[in-house]
Amino acid sequence: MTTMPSPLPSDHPPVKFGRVGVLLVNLGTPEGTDYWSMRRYLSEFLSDKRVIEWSHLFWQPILQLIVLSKRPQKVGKAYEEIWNHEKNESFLLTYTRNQSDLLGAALKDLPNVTVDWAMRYGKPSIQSKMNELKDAGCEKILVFPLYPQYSAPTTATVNDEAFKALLQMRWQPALRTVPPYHDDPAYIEALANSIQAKLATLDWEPEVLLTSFHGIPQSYFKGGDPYHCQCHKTARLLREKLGWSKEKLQLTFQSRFGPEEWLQPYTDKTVEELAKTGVKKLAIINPGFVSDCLETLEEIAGEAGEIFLHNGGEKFAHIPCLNDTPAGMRVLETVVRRELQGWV
Ligand SMILES: C=CC1=C(C)c2cc3[nH]c(cc4nc(cc5[nH]c(cc1n2)c(C)c5CCC(=O)O)C(CCC(=O)O)=C4C)c(C)c3C=C
Ligand SMILES: [Fe+2]
Ligand SMILES: [Fe+2]
Repeated sequence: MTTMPSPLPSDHPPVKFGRVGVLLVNLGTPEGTDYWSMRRYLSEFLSDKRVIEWSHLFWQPILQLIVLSKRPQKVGKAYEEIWNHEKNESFLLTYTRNQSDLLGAALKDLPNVTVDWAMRYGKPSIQSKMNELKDAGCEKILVFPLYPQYSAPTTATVNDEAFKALLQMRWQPALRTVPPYHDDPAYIEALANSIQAKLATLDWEPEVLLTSFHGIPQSYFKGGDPYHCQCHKTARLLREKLGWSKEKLQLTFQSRFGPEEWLQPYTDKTVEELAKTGVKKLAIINPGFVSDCLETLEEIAGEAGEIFLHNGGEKFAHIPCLNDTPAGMRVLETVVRRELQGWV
């Protein structure tokens, strides 16, 4: 960082300036798989009005008294199965930290840039990292919500929180947010290559590949959230890149929560139907997740695979997320270099 040329007047507060921060932000993580860690995490997550849009007056009693009495145990057990026991943390945290370290190393030619990471729910918080970057002399901060497709419950809530952090600051940094990159050629190419690489390790070819995206309630889509369209565009571009038919590469939505209707077709129902109608070989990829997490490892690699095999399917493969692989890092680096233009 640069410091003010000395001598500063003796009564002048110390000043650090001249740096640019890049803050990668993913969804969040519980600190452990026990009841109270899970409860704290789910309570923060599900109290976010960008996630559950019902009025607090109606929702909080249901959340605190009903949902959070049982769900923490159930979800804690699921987390336990996919926990990174070596580091005693979730894989989402492991991958996000690695992505930050690797991106920092990849941007070594930009010595004024500092890369760091935060979580929207749990720790480290966006506010704490925004303060750290500012204290380290970052006058400009690029916030990167780690979601290729924009949605209000993910991208917007990260951006809200980053701008909220500025409320506390006398000398605010300039803030930029990374736009969705659902149709970026580098992203589509990395996905296509990851599919081809995984298929090359199998001694069978899938009849169908599902691109399974996290769902959102239909009402959010009808209210103007562009997420549905961006998922469809990613799937179309991937299909075109691979030269596959609409029957071979299909799009579904997973991880329904609550009583509302969510975006369709649902992944679990589609997997069951495919197996029952005679599809024997199935693969699933999760293009909307930058890193593997509960929703990909447990719900898809675990549960969806079981549904397929129990209903007559014979071969199942889950294609991992891009995570901290060189191909995944190339995507993040491409997006960050583009969005830093004019600042470095
Ligand atoms: C109404 C509730 C939810 C909406 C809307 C929602 C949107 C949404 N979520 C992701 C990405 C992730 N979600 C994850 C877990 C998760 N999601 C919800 C609810 C909603 N998500 C819950 C309750 C949970 C926790 C698990 C559970 O209780 O079932 C995760 C995994 C986090 C991890 O630590 O592994 C991710 C990632 C997207 C992309 C999205 C909208 C597009
Ligand atoms: Fe979710
Ligand atoms: Fe659409």
